[in-house]
Amino acid sequence: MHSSPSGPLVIVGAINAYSAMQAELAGHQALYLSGAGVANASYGLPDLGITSLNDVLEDARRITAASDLPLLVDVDTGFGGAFNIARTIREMERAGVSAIHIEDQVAQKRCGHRPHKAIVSLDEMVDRIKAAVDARTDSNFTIMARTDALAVEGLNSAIDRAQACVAAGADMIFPEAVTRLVDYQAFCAAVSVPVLANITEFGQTPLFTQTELGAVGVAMVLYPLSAFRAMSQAAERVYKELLSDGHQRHVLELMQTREQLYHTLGYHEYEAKLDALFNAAANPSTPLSTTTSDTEPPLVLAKRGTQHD
Ligand SMILES: C[C@](O)(C(=O)O)[C@H](CC(=O)O)C(=O)O
Ligand SMILES: [Mg+2]
Repeated sequence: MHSSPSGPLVIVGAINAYSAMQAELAGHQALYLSGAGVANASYGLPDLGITSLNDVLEDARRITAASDLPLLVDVDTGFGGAFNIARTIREMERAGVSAIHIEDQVAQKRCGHRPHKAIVSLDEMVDRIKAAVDARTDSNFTIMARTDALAVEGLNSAIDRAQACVAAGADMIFPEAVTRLVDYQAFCAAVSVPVLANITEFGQTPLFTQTELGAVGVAMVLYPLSAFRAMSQAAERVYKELLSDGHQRHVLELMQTREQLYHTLGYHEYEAKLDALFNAAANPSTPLSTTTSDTEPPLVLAKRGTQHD
């Protein structure tokens, strides 16, 4: 993942495969799988370190199968000790993920924008980074260190941690819950690697613009749950109004049309392919045809166990 010369790289959360396709179609260049998003949307759970590696992997695989854009995945605290972290890295590589971020909260983690966070020692965080870097087999796979220390121990401690993580091999730094542009500037000046700003809504960080963040040296701006929050709000209105109004006429403007859906999915291309297959099968001169009469279904599309002899 690289920042563009025109400003910070924008990384957008994709809650599922379809959202990833929508983001790609809108012109985005990098995707994010949010740990909170996996917990909330896929499991109906809060972002408190309840989900497992496999839960996150399953969603990651669905997204990498649907879009070729680089995917940054939130692996929380790495899902265990050094060997678990190594396994996390290898599995993420295998799933076609481009980058992960791993944080210095205790395993019993919280959302980065909530009070009462606790962090592990600097040494333990450095060990997490070393384990991740050591496990990497693809040199292009990016390991981003996230520190939650700012809210817990203050700026100096957070910068110390960022520098220690870079020394241990982290490729990028994610300072969490930053409240001032000057603090982003301090992080960017203190480390030689790209710094990410997490501009999540309704949290501790003001909604700084990409221009403001770029001006203080931020290389990447993350919107982890923006689309998910909008989808959720729209869904809530639809669910309520179907009961209160007895119809959906007033919420149609919140909905994507069938045509927009099909455009995003490439539905018509799939259908054309299917038509071509059937047409080819109906024509005995084509190699696809294995049927004995025009009325029988082609063998290639027949259900298992229903094939004709
Ligand atoms: C980035 C984050 O880790 C996530 O899981 O998406 C969350 C986002 C949020 O809760 O708004 C975090 O900042 O902790
Ligand atoms: Mg998270």
